[in-house]
Amino acid sequence: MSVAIVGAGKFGQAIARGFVRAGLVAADRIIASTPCSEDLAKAAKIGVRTTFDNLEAVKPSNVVFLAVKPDVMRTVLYEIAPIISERHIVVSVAAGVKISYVEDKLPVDTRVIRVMSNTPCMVGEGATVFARGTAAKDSDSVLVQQFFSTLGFCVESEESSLDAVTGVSGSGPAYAFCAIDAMADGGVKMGLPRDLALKLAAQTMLGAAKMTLEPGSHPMILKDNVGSPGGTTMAGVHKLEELGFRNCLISAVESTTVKSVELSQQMLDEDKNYDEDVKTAVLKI
Ligand SMILES: NC(=O)C1=CN([C@@H]2O[C@H](COP(=O)(O)OP(=O)(O)OC[C@H]3O[C@@H](n4cnc5c(N)ncnc54)[C@H](O)[C@@H]3O)[C@@H](O)[C@H]2O)C=CC1
Ligand SMILES: O=C(O)[C@@H]1CCC=N1
Repeated sequence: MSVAIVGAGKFGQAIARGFVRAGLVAADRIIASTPCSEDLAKAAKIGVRTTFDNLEAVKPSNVVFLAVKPDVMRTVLYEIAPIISERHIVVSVAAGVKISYVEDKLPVDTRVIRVMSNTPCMVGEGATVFARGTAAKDSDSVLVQQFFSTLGFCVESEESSLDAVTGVSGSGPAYAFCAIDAMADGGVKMGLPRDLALKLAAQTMLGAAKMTLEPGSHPMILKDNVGSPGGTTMAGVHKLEELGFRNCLISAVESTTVKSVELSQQMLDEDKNYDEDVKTAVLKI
């Protein structure tokens, strides 16, 4: 198996590092491309092969991960389309880019899978949901499941769920990092050294997440178990409620989901305008 990662930025590097770390693909079987020399140097440190040329990455590969930002997706798809064949599986990890958008720009019957994952893949604790395109086979789905299962939790779903998945787990690590940082700030405000406060905040999140993932657990029962009658915890939980903590998180997931839907629509609209501009230009000739 040979893997191309087109767009070796933060997320492209995260999955490359994850695949190598998990021993799923040897580093020299991965070739990562980006026009950014800084990103290319970071990818090279993982041990993977690197190139500025997307075609050089795609040509020898059979699994092609597209990890570019949505705004360059069209350019990249048109660039690689002439060399995509039945031997390739194209896996897009871009937020807000619909499967049909990718399929439209590649040869008919290209096997496409759309993934929404997250950066904790780097440490084997990713959360990934994927949906298959119209020509993708069961074996493609099994392969993608295998790839992302080595990087954490992974499940197949319908494409319609992926905007909400982006809201919860795609962008979710950012909310968790903000929470950890804020808890550490609180600790420092109350007199703890910064490094200890940060370690305590992160370890607490990790422990709470692990307990929540135990079979049969529910976060609100676990929360009840922390609060002793008349004790400290409920004073803190009361403050969280007073300041709208839960409301805040629900709204954050909602805003991210809405943004993902908007992004998909914006891409389809831009595509339509682009097609009309091309038609007009052709008519002028
Ligand atoms: N960062 C994250 O936590 C997650 C990101 N994603 C998705 O991954 C994709 C990449 O996001 P990031 O890694 O955060 O962005 P990034 O900006 O760090 O990486 C994008 C990379 O693509 C490169 N690039 C730009 N034009 C290119 C071209 N024509 N051909 C090849 N490479 C090109 C950039 O130079 C950069 O190296 C996005 O579509 C995003 O929605 C999905 C889930 C999580
Ligand atoms: O912010 C973004 O658009 C990407 C998608 C999910 C996480 N990062």
